[in-house]
Amino acid sequence: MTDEQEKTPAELVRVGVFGARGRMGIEVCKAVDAADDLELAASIDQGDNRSAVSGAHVVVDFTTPDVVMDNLQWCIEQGISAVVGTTGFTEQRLAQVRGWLADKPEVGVVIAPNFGIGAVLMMQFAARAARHFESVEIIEQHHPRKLDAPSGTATHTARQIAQARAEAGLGPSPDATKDEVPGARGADIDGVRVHAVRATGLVAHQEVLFGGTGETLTIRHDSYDRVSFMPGVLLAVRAVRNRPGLTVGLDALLD
Ligand SMILES: NC(=O)c1ccc[n+]([C@@H]2O[C@H](COP(=O)([O-])OP(=O)(O)OC[C@H]3O[C@@H](n4cnc5c(N)ncnc54)[C@H](O)[C@@H]3O)[C@@H](O)[C@H]2O)c1
Ligand SMILES: O=C(O)C1=N[C@H](C(=O)O)CCC1
Repeated sequence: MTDEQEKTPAELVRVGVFGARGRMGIEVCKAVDAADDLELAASIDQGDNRSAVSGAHVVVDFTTPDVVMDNLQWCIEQGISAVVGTTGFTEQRLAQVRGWLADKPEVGVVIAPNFGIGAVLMMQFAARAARHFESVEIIEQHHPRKLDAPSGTATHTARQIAQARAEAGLGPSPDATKDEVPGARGADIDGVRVHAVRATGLVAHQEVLFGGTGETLTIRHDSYDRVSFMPGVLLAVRAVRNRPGLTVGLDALLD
């Protein structure tokens, strides 16, 4: 018997995809199909019966903020681990997910506002820089079919920056604006201004602009193609069953 014959074939991870006919879902189905260790168990979109994924080990959800919570509750109840890229996760929603998981301690859920490895690093670098600069603003740019603004990535980045500034004892960024056309100064996320641009030709881009005396620092990330999110999605798919409970962001998986 050769070495090859002696090896027990590793179990394929069966993956279900929610939002399978969407921009991200199509890429996820292709990426799962192309991976030797994964099997596309079911692809579900609006109107399909989601019980087709009952035999899956992991569900990947790229749907919309208004349906994702119902999908996630269903997966957890079925004992299926989930990788979620859909945006719209507030602290309240995350607490709700933790509550559902408390009854199913074997189930893992990874929720990440951005699966791009470069985007994760951009957020980490921005959080690291935050304590050193008086001023900070975020400019996110996306395709015009995006439903939410600001982006999940920008909201997550702003929260991390706000936390780092608070820990460093920094107050609000200086701003003398007295007379403002509504919206001109962007959205206020935990005290950080976020500007959302939508234009044809864009995919997903973000700049974090820091200002200090006599200098600025710009940290920028660009996703030019949705394939950029796939290494992060597959990383989470492979890891999620070994991470019971809720993991927010990809940081812990990259480390
Ligand atoms: N985390 C990340 O890295 C990342 C990257 C890109 C997009 N996103 C987010 O992912 C989400 C999807 O983005 P998109 O560009 O693919 O959007 P999209 O509109 O192209 O796709 C969403 C899909 O979900 C389907 N859908 C709606 N309700 C459903 C239901 N109940 N069950 C199953 N499918 C349902 C829609 O029919 C559609 O095909 C958005 O929230 C977006 O912000 C996250
Ligand atoms: O295309 C989208 O929609 C994206 N959404 C995420 C966000 O809101 O941050 C990630 C980038 C792409």
